Amino acid sequence: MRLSIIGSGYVGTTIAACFADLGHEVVNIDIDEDIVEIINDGRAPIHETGLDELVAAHAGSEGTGRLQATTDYEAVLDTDVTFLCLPTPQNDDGSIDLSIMEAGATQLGETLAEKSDWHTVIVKSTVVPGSTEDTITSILEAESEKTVGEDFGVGMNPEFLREGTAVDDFLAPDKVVLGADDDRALADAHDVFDPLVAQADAPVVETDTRTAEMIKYANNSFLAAKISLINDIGNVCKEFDIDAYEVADAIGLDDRISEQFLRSGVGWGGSCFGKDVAAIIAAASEVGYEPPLLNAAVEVNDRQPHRLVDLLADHSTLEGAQIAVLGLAFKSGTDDMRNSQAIPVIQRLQELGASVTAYDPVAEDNAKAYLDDITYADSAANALVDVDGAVVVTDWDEFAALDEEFDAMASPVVVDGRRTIERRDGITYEGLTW
Ligand SMILES: NC(=O)c1ccc[n+]([C@@H]2O[C@H](COP(=O)([O-])OP(=O)(O)OC[C@H]3O[C@@H](n4cnc5c(N)ncnc54)[C@H](O)[C@@H]3O)[C@@H](O)[C@H]2O)c1
Ligand SMILES: O=c1ccn([C@@H]2O[C@H](COP(=O)(O)OP(=O)(O)O[C@H]3O[C@H](CO)[C@@H](O)[C@H](O)[C@H]3O)[C@@H](O)[C@H]2O)c(=O)[nH]1
Repeated sequence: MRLSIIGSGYVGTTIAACFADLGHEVVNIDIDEDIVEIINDGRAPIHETGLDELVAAHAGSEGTGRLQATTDYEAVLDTDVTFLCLPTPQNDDGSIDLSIMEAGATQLGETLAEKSDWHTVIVKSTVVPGSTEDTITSILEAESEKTVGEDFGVGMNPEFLREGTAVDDFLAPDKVVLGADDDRALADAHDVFDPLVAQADAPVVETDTRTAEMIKYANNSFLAAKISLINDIGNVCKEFDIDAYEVADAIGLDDRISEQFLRSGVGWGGSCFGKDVAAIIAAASEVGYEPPLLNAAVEVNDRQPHRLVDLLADHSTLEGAQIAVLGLAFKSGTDDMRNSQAIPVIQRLQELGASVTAYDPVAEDNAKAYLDDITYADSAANALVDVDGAVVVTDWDEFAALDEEFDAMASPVVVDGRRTIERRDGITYEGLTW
């Protein structure tokens, strides 16, 4: 099929390259000329394992030609299906900010006015229930002067990929959710996903657009709440001097609980969990329901960075101290700093009078936009030299190999927020939940 994909960030570029690899003709549309140029040069505009190779295989002079990029929405006219992969950030009150989706839908609708045959639009972005029907479809109808269900179809297909493993996650999904309110849109969605579903042997969930939207929020809320629950339990374990990881290993053997997402510590960050949980809380409260468990999941998560710093303060005077922060990215395998727990950890350390030396293997450049007045080290070993304490915020493998590097610390106190460091003689070691 011929696909146009509007928005070429983490999701848009990943799915474009993967769909091209599955045999579709794909064009990425983005307002950012640099991104367009990079893709047309056969490179990936973001850091994702395996993505450079896939883009090179299908775009640029050496590629199959099945993947192209442009800033021109007119490219939609030569395609059958359009995916909207635009950002859905949060407003100050936590509610979803649909303005970028509205701008994209307006441009798309204006373009569709020129299309003479049927077209299907699929919302891939995470949007609160009702947005596809009430906001996106209304704009498309108004701008194109066409009628949904007669001239064009609309579907909703939430995405569950994780950053760092985006390509593998997209190509081997646990499920494919196809939401649509009319049969032709659903049939088009099936035609797009058939090669993936056949290759991955993935279950397909067919539903309406509002339910598809809610499935995405339920998925992320459940995972975020699961981490907060194990963090809450982990904090209890710490008070009882019990190892929360031993407890998690045991409860994870129960299939109803599962071993995944039971790593307790400094909490969740990233571009999705925070904004999505906030958006569904705000959407629920707008219709008269305050979800207590979701609010608690956020509260537990907000407390973990302070607990980490408090634990360090139990061993070291922070006023005037130099503290090493190992890891800045919101998780290992990415340079993404959005909502990283490193930000509140560092801000709290600074509030308490400490100076910070930070090290991250890939996130330093991005960190500079979020953090002020910190010194960056070029290795974990150098970050540890002469410091009065260290905290681990990101679970990078290379931190697990640290050993005699701790001997260079002025005062060898290490507080681990990710269960990454090996306990060893000669250091005072505290795990956040063990
Ligand atoms: N990042 C993830 O891991 C992930 C996973 C699942 C779902 N999602 C959801 O997918 C959506 C997109 O997220 P993302 O992380 O890919 O965003 P992103 O910020 O990485 O990329 C968005 C792209 O859209 C472009 N853009 C902005 N306005 C535009 C316009 N009017 N026309 C064309 N292009 C425009 C930007 O230049 C950017 O390249 C969000 O709703 C997000 O919640 C993200
Ligand atoms: O046991 C765990 C697992 C994760 N985390 C933290 O949780 C955050 C999110 O991790 P992860 O889910 O791996 O990364 P994301 O790329 O943010 O992916 C989530 O958000 C995406 C965007 O919506 C969804 O598509 C994915 O399904 C969902 O896992 C990170 O800070 C992790 O360190 C923990 O603290 N403990």
